[in-house]
Amino acid sequence: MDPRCDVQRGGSTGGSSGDSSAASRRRKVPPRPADCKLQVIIIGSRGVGKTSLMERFTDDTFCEACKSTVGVDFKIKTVELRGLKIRLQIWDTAGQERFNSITSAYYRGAKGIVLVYDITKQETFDDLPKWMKMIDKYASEDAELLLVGNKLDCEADRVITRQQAERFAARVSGLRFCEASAKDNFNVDEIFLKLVDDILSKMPLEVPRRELSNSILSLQPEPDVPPELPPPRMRCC
Ligand SMILES: Nc1nc2c(ncn2[C@@H]2O[C@H](COP(=O)(O)OP(=O)(O)OP(=O)(O)O)[C@@H](O)[C@H]2O)c(=O)[nH]1
Repeated sequence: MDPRCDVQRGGSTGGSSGDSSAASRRRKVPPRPADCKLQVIIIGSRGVGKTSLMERFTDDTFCEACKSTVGVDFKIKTVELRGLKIRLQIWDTAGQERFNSITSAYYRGAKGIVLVYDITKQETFDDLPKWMKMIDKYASEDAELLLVGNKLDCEADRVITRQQAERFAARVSGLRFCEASAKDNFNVDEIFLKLVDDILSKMPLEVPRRELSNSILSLQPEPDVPPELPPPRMRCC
């Protein structure tokens, strides 16, 4: 069994009474509310690894035999960038065409779109113009776009060269490109954080513009707090 399928969670409850009272004191500190909420959507053909990328980013897990997504699913992760605490909602869509009428409804609210293909499957790359049409039709014009060639760990089975994908991306205004591996956890945080950073850079925020590498303060799992948070302090979403 792949040990990476195990979810590692801290917080053992087996400590002494002194430890548990210290833990309960720690729990009473309310988490700082999010400044901003952002939605990002992941699209692409069936089996390219959309769910795997989302789960690697949000839970640091990888499943060798995931079930195909039905309709849409989502996960939330709080990240800190540019001095802001951002509640990132990631929508994972089904790649099967029969769900397009459901998934297309989620494009409009997305500030960022991750379009994924599988570097080992020609048809998933050939499908990209079809996904671009979906973006043109349903997404907001100012949504940030990122093309991701996933399964980089399968280099021996690669059929789409990096240059081919770069050429495709160069033809679409504003489409950035990178390769990643959900399995090996390569470039996964970078995908989402770069996208969020690009989104923030376009927003009229009164925060200093800093380089991405200097502005990642921390990555945190979503805290166990009720979803209703005080209104954001910044007018960013
Ligand atoms: N080798 C390798 N396999 C991967 C990677 N990412 C995903 N997979 C595998 O590819 C298969 C499909 O992954 P999913 O994440 O379910 O793909 P999806 O795009 O969400 O699929 P749909 O929900 O059907 O659209 C699974 O067997 C994953 O284990 C990767 O980076 N490398």
